[in-house]
Amino acid sequence: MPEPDLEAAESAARAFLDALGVDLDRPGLDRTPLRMAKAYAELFRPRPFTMTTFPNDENYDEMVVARDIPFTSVCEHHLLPFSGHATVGYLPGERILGLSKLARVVELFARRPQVQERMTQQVARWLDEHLSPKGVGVVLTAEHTCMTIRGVQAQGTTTTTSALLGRVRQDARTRAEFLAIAGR
Ligand SMILES: Nc1nc2c(ncn2[C@@H]2O[C@H](COP(=O)(O)OP(=O)(O)OP(=O)(O)O)[C@@H](O)[C@H]2O)c(=O)[nH]1
Ligand SMILES: [Zn+2]
Repeated sequence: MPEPDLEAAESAARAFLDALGVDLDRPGLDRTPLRMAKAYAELFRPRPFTMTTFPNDENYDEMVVARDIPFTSVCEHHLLPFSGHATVGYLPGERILGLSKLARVVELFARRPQVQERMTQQVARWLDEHLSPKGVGVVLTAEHTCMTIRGVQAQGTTTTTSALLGRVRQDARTRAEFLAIAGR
């Protein structure tokens, strides 16, 4: 991923706010275009991480589930934040994953202009490709500020999406177990 050009982003933010009639000469706002550039750069940049796996020596064959991983993403239509919680689980095959990596993968796909459905599938597919587990389950629940603070202003609405792969999708018992843990 290329380094963000903060100088160009700052002058674009300045022009954008100016076009909207925001008085940038007012004390307190003089550094706002740069802050805005940095804030979006942060929202579009996941922290790098290493993918750490361990052999599944104990042949652990039940689901591993991390619940309520908080995340903030940005809707690709309005560039307004949507945030909520992810529950991510997998049924191990030959390897198990360092637990923190489940939260890191959520961040990897949150920090970009997104739609919630795609993000849900990307997290599930990434785990499937990098870990070759017997199954994967991902449930996201989020509040989209583009539909709560503007537009339809449906305050308090949350949206839930899910992606189930392998045995978590096909095997009724595993699927029910995962969805029960995910609170659905
Ligand atoms: N499916 C999906 N839609 C999203 C997501 N985030 C935002 N949206 C929707 O994207 C749509 C964009 O619709 P448009 O009609 O082009 O935009 P708009 O005129 O600002 O629409 P309103 O929000 O209804 O005022 C809206 O319905 C948003 O609620 C998401 O993660 N998934
Ligand atoms: Zn939106």
